[in-house]
Amino acid sequence: MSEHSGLAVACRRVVQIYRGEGGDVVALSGVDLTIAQGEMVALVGPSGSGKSTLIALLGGLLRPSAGRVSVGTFDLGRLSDREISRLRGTQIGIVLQGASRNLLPYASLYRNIWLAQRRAAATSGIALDDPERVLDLVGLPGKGGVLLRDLPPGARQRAALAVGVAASPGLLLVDEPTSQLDSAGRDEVIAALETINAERGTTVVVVTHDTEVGSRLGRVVTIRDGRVGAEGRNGKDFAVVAGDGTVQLPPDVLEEFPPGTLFTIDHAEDGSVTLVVGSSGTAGGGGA
Ligand SMILES: Nc1ncnc2c1ncn2[C@@H]1O[C@H](COP(=O)(O)OP(=O)(O)OP(=O)(O)O)[C@@H](O)[C@H]1O
Repeated sequence: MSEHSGLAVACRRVVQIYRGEGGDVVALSGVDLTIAQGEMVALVGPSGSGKSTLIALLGGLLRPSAGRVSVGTFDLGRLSDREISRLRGTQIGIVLQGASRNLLPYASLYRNIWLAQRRAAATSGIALDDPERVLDLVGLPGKGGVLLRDLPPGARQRAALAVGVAASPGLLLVDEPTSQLDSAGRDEVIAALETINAERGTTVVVVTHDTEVGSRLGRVVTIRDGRVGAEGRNGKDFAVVAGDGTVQLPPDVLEEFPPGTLFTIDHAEDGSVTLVVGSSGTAGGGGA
C-alpha cells in the first residue's frame, strides 16, 4: 500500500429515521451508492433531501436505522463507539459546515493541525505528515504561525480542510465548503480539494449547493426525497437503478413522464435494451 491511499465507500439500502417527540422524520429512505477509492463526488439536491444526514452516516456521526454503510473494509454499523471515534480521527476526516466549527479560533494554524495529529498519533501510532506539507496541500504555505481568527474566510475554510486531512485520512467528507465565499475563495477551496485528491489519492465527498463545485468534481450524485435521485458524470446525465429495482431519473427528464407512463422494452440482437415511450400498438412518443 502507498503512503496514502483512498478508501472506497458503499451504502446499501440505507435508511435514517430521526425519532422525536413531534413524530419521526424519515431523512433517508433507501440509499444505494458506491464510491470508488480515490473518487471525488459532489452530493447535491434540494434543502432537506438528506445530504447532510448521508455525510454524517459516512463519518460515523450517526448510525443507520437500517441498511449498511461501509468505508474501506469497515462496516460502520458493526463498530463500537470507540472504534468509530478512532476511525474518524485517522481514516475519515470530516469538515463540518462553517469552518469555525472545526477549528480553535484563538490558536495558530500549526496548533490546530498539531492537535488533530496528536489525537491520531495517540490512537493509531501512524507516522504523520509534516504540518508544512499539509499547509502546502491547501495552498497556505508558510501560514502556520497565523491565528485562525486572523485569516480571511476563504483561507479559514482551507485551514479547516488542512485540519481535516492532518492525519492523512483515506476519506475526506466536507459539508458546504464554499457557501460563504466569493468566487475567488470558492476556486481556491476547489483547488485545495483537487490537490488533496491528486497528491494523496484521498476519496473526497462534498455536500454542496454550488453547481460549479459539482462540475469541477466530475461526479454529481443528486439526493432527492432521501434517495439517490440521479447522477451526472463529466456533464452526462444517468438514470440510476435503486436497490429495490426502481429506476431514478433526473428531475427534468421525469417531468416529461407522468406517473403511469408506459415504456415498451425492446431487446436488440446486440444485447442492448431500449425503452420506448408508449405500449406497443398504441400511439406513443419516441425513444427514452
Ligand atoms: N437532528 C434531526 N432531528 C430531526 N430531523 C432532522 C434532524 N436533522 C435533519 N432532520 C430532517 O431530516 C431531513 C433531511 O435533513 P438534512 O439536513 O440531511 O438535509 P440536507 O439535504 O442536508 O438539507 P440542507 O441542504 O438544507 O442542509 C429534513 O427533513 C430535516 O428536517
